[in-house]
Amino acid sequence: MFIQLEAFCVQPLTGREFCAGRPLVCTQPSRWQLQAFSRRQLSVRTGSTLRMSSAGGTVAADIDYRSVPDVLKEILRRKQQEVASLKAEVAQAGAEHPLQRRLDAAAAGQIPKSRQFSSAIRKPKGSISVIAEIKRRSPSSGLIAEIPDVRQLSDLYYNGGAAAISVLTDAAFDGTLDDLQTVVKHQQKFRGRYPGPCPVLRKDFIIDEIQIAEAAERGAAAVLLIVAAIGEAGLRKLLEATHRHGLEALVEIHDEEELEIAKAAGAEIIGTNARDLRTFNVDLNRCFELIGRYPPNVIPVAESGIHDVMDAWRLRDAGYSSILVGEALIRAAESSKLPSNAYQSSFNEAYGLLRAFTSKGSTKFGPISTTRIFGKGEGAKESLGYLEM
Ligand SMILES: O=P(O)(O)OC[C@@H](O)[C@@H](O)c1c[nH]c2ccccc12
Repeated sequence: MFIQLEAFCVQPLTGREFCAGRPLVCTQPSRWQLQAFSRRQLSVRTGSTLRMSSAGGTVAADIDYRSVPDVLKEILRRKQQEVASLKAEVAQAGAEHPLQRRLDAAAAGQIPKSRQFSSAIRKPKGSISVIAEIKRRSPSSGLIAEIPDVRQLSDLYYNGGAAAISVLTDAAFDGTLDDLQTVVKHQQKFRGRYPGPCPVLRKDFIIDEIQIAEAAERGAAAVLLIVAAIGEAGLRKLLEATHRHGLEALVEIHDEEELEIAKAAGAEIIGTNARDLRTFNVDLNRCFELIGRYPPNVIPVAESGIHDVMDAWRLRDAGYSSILVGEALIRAAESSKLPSNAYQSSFNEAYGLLRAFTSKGSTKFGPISTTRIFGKGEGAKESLGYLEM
């Protein structure tokens, strides 16, 4: 049996950014994506109601939470195989392999530490920087955009005022290390300008030093270390390795316990991920709850589920120094089809969104004009795709 999923707008939506959320555009949601819809309280965010109907009747959102897969576990299993084959390849090539040379140089303490990433994203209270992400696909959203040329998007991010660029290099997100290297190289054209090239973050599931060597080899300035994936001992080890390789780490946490682990390990940049990587549910409130527990010397970053300018300003007012945004920017960039070189242009909605995120607006008065407005009428209906039962 197929169930059709629809979202009904019960209030007019005022701007495209307010309906850029995944539920309105996702096709063929799986069972656990549905769970994400209901948890994220679509109705609160957009004034829409999630309804499921089949053959005219309404079906209750009856979701079996036990069938929700642990997405992170699945990814980590694959990651272990990838790392094992990379290590075998390096071992076979011996001391001449570029990664082996890098590992040796790091072990000998020959690599100076760069502060590029932290200097770019650190902001005084009252301002916020954006780490703009290049993300083609995600396990929860499916395909977001093909992004045939990451160079154009990285130009757009630089021109829009992004402080840094995050590049997903994992296969589940259709990302590669070549993407990362291309962005690093292409950003070099901004050398000598103010600000200089955006430093690049390798966004992946790092479980071994060799992946840090790989990131450094391709020109990354920072790597993501996920506490939920590597635990306390793993974090200490990999944080040290990151510094040995001259890089910085964005340490990702999701709850109080993980924050304590990050603090104890001496993390300098800590990101609260509003998305639970085990289930992919997004709850931005996590960021507001945890900011009070950050130590004063750490750079606080809010990650995931940031869709509009009000999210950004509220996070800024709560004390975040930086926000990491992927899907909302990609969708905005892709939706601007005109003019033909829209990626270069300030007509691009992603450009407007980026500028608005970092502008000095106030949550009290709200945005006056951020990007071009695409109004949606009251009672508009969007299809969410079909679910096979
Ligand atoms: O696309 P969003 O909702 O703006 O989220 C971006 C980023 O936070 C997300 O891609 C992310 C955060 N932590 C991760 C760890 C692995 C893969 C992806 C992620």
